[in-house]
Amino acid sequence: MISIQAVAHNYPGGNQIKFKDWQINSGDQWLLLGASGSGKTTLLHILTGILKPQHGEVMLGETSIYRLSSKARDQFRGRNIGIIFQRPHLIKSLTIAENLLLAQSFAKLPEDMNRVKEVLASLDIADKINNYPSELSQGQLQRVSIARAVINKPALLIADEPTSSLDDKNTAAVLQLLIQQSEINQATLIVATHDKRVKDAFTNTYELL
Ligand SMILES: Nc1ncnc2c1ncn2[C@@H]1O[C@H](COP(=O)(O)OP(=O)(O)OP(=O)(O)O)[C@@H](O)[C@H]1O
Repeated sequence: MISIQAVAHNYPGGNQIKFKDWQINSGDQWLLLGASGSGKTTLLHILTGILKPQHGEVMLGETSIYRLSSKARDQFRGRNIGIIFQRPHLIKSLTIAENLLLAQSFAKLPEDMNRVKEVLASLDIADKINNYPSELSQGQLQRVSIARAVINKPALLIADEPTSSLDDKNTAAVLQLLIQQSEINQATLIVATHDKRVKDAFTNTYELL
């Protein structure tokens, strides 16, 4: 279970952003919906241990993440949270396999080539294992970023605006992939977006006003 309680944040010189309490059961799939500027990125940073809010408590399972030291929190994130950013952010000089192995070693987990192969196969890009990022299409790169997010079997999978630059057909395909990957890896899924087209794919919605 993941929860935020009485969380509020102030950027220097800005107004306070208050977040209503949220409880997420393991394995749930949630949409985090809000207009531009409503605080989605801020809340994702709070949930992933990147931004300590001035007020409130954030629990991931049994762990109150802001009670950890920042070093322990970085390691906790690497092992427990997979993040899919709007752009893939892969290392260009490394192959797809090497990028994924690096995500394992960042989390201080042993490198496991079988797991790399398994994840790439589940995303239907097994044949790209020894290619460099520049040799892949945008859709394939997005699959690699999903692969990197799930490689360490995180308890929580978060996608930040994964569909905003996609047409309707690709939007549906990416959502289906995220939902499928959260199920295969038994991860809780949060998809943050302002894209109302995706609303029907989710039964749970947390809306920022
Ligand atoms: N580093 C910062 N310093 C000061 N104010 C900030 C900072 N980051 C965000 N804000 C402000 O906090 C509010 C919420 O921003 P946030 O980026 O969380 O919104 P968002 O919902 O993710 O928006 P978008 O969909 O446009 O990315 C906005 O009013 C923004 O101007």
